[in-house]
Amino acid sequence: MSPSSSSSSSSSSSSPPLMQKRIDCILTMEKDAITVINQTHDHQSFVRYFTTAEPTLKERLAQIIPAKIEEVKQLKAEHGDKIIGTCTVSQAYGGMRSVKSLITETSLLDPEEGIRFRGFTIPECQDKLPKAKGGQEPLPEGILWLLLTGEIPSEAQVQQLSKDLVKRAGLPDFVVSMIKNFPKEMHPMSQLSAAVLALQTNSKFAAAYQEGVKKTQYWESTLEDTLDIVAKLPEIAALIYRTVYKDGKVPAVDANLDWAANFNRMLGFNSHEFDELMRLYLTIHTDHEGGNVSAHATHLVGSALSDPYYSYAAGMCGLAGPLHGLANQEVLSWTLDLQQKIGNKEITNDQLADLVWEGLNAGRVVPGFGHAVLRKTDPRYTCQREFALKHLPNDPLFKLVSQIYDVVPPVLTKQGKTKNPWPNVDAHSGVLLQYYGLKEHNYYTVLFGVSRAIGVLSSLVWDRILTLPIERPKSITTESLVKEFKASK
Ligand SMILES: CC(=O)SCCNC(=O)CCNC(=O)[C@H](O)C(C)(C)COP(=O)(O)OP(=O)(O)OC[C@H]1O[C@@H](n2cnc3c(N)ncnc32)[C@H](O)[C@@H]1OP(=O)(O)O
Ligand SMILES: O=C([O-])CC(=O)C(=O)O
Repeated sequence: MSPSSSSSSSSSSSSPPLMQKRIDCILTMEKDAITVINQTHDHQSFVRYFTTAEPTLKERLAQIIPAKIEEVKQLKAEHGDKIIGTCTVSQAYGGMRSVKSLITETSLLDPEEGIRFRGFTIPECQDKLPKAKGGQEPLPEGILWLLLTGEIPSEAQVQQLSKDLVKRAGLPDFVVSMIKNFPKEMHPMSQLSAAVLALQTNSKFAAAYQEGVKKTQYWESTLEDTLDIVAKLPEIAALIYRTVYKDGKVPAVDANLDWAANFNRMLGFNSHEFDELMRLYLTIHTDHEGGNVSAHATHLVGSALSDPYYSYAAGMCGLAGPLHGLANQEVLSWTLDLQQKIGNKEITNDQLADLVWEGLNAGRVVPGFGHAVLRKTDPRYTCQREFALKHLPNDPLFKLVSQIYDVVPPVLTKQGKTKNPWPNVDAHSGVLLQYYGLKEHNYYTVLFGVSRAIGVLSSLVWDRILTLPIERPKSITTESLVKEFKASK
């Protein structure tokens, strides 16, 4: 709590209880101030703390961290030897599905209910997170704050964070010319990862590490890198888009716009309705607990104390796979292909099912369906469907996507292989982007990647706060397993 809000007691009486209250309040403020100085090593923060109503993101984190570190210390001391998961031979060969072995603070996935960001479902986030003026969808800056602190931010905190991101925007010339000189046929995801790696020269964590900063302070420069990367990503992503598909020009960041609206202007779109979609899109794609490929890759590379630029670029290489983030590109190609086969006529569900079977019988997966954890329709699919029902109910491609939703789950169930026949997030994003004129599907995973930065890097900040060690699970050979089981017969 800030001092201005904590010291608002009446001045009329000076009875002992009130006096005691004031003394307690001053003592609390003093304690908070010492925490702020100890954690941020920044006397500016101390001055700001006593002169403004809202702590910055870094200051709020500094206040939260000591209790969380204490909680983890106590948990390890009291329950360090308890078993939270096992791993069978099948799980070791089967992609470690459902083996509980990672700590990720930012979100938790339930197979039936879907994702909760720091305990909040998607509808709760849509309800509680601050919105743009006149808007109804959450601002992604809000979820960045939520994932980092575990707290729903106030409007003022989000505005302050938005302004901070604007200040951090801007790319070095060599990164701009590098992107402009990439061959046009280089996949946008390769361009994104390469551009982020080039920016690594800016890493504040790498510089601090070289200077010998203490382990307990690693999180500060990791947070700085996180905010820098999040601030610079819209321009990187927009420059890739404008160079590959348009005129190569990107306007400067506008200090009066939020992060998502700025991104849209840079991409070349100027529609308030599309801004709303972008805010929702960039919020819901941020995080999906720690075991998905992009989050796990970021965490793994970060565990070697590779800086956030290296770690996030590694995550993006994973997101670029067709079984993970690239599925959203695949979905749109597949849906447009179906639309072309169908032509202008109406098609029955049975006829559509026959077309789905054609792909399955040729050994292909139905993109956008199935999930490694989820066993119900992904709530990220549902909220995008609700957006479509509200804003584009009569769009022909949306109608086809809706018909696919009716047809594919029974087909996959009949095929009997997939554990989850329901759609995931990727089954719906492309149709919305098409509607607002962003038609280049090869580019779609870059949008996913811009959003995912918020989740995986917030998580990396917590890896450093908790001083998690290098990740190094034990691997075994088939030969060693065969020997082991022979011996135990
Ligand atoms: C943001 C995201 O990453 S969401 C996921 C995006 N990816 C996709 O949409 C691609 C299509 N879906 C899939 O390939 C899978 O469902 C995955 C990769 C998401 C999950 O994989 P798994 O956990 O291994 O799924 P599951 O245990 O259900 O797989 C069992 C079998 O069903 C198959 N299967 C799963 N989903 C599908 C699908 N959509 N279409 C056809 N077959 C499928 C698997 O290929 C596997 O077949 P196999 O035994 O011949 O190897
Ligand atoms: O959770 C997963 O494995 C994949 C996914 O949906 C995501 O990363 O968003």
